[in-house]
Amino acid sequence: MGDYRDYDAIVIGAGFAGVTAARELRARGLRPVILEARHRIGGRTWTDDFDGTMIEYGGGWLSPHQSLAMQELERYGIPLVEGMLATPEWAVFPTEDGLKPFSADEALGRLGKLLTTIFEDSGELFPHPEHPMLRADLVTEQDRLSLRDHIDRLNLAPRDDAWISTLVGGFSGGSSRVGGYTALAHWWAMTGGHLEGWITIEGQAPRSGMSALLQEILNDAQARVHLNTPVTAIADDGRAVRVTTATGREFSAPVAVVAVPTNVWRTIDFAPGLPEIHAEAARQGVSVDNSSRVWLRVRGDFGPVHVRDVEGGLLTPLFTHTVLSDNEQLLTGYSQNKQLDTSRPEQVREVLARLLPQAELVSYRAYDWGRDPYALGGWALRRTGQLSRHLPRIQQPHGRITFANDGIASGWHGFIDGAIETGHRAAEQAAALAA
Ligand SMILES: Cc1cc2nc3c(=O)[nH]c(=O)nc-3n(C[C@H](O)[C@H](O)[C@H](O)COP(=O)(O)OP(=O)(O)OC[C@H]3O[C@@H](n4cnc5c(N)ncnc54)[C@H](O)[C@@H]3O)c2cc1C
Repeated sequence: MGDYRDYDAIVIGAGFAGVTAARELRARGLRPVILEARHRIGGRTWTDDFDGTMIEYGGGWLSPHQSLAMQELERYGIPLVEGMLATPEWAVFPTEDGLKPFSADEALGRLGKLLTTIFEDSGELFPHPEHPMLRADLVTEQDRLSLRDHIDRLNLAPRDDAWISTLVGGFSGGSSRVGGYTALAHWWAMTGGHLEGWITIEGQAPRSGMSALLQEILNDAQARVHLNTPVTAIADDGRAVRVTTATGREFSAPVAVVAVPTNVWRTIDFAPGLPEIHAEAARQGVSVDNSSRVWLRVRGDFGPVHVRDVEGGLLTPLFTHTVLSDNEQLLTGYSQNKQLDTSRPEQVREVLARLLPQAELVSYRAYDWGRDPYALGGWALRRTGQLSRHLPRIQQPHGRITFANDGIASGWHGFIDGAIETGHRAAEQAAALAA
């Protein structure tokens, strides 16, 4: 049995969902202990330093439309800094004849119009987006469509189709065939159903970085955190939950909050086994399978840029984060294509040369979430059919176990705000079970 009896709730996972759950358990009079697989807290958020510049390998932006995250910033007196992304002066976008330069106004303006067009029904589907199944009748029908299916029915001109596909394909794991149409339509509704809101998803961040915000929440949880403690099995005998770690150590408490990503549930041995819907989500995956975040310090005589390769490209989008000096920039990019191996500098150099031949690579940093066994993917993005099949059942406790992660959020599914939402819910459920 556990060595420490100074806890009465076990939280598994120290990302935003788990740490919020721990703080909220403490607020309800329970004493949480946190078991975290990695050597650090934060999960899919990770603030680091790259040659003196603060970078985020995972979740880095917060929007004023994300009310739970905003409450956290307010609570801890952390300002949200706007304009953290350099404004692009030009763009590189795919055409019938390969990648071509455009003015930023032309390319990004067109993309904005296309987004507005493809999501114009989202207000009807999600009149109160924090309750995504309110119009279950409409949502269930539209949930049969992938993003690709939805774009196909709009009969866009080939270039428009290519541009919007690369954008939504990027959010949906590299292919617009994976993500459900309702998933991005819901994001659109959460930002107020207009482009101005959507744009706020990127470019604003807590001044001190995401890890510092999480640390504030953790301080309030007053929880002991066991790092380097991967959980391998969770057994619930109806009276207590027994949690076993990779080294065979056991922790036992009246309740447990499982705050690891949905994609990771399949690596843990649950007894009794997960309910059907949870098992299905774990099998299918909810987070995008492959997701690397890349930071490139480059040299070259060009202004801030926004680059989009074709859908499924090796590094798309790629854009200027900071102009460091007259001829140096810090670019940041995302990849959902597992063919990109960021541990191979020559491949990174080749990809950059194709996208932006005028840029000379000085150095880079990257993190591949798809290859990380404790993430098994990037942000959550519901696949076709998952919203209507899984919500709200996937949010329910399983015996004395409750669940929290960004993939099961009602509101900001796939975002830090969503992780916080589920941390609140899981703590409330766990406290009720422990009473
Ligand atoms: C590249 C990238 C960019 C993103 N950009 C944004 C953004 O700009 N804004 C935004 O809001 N969101 C963004 N996100 C999404 C955001 O990072 C996530 O939604 C959020 O961090 C999820 O929090 P979580 O607590 O649900 O899961 P996680 O952060 O994954 O936390 C789960 C924790 O469980 C631990 N764990 C896993 N398995 C075990 C185990 N067996 N035993 C013990 N512990 C275990 C993990 O180590 C981890 O610490 C991004 C994500 C990625 C990958």
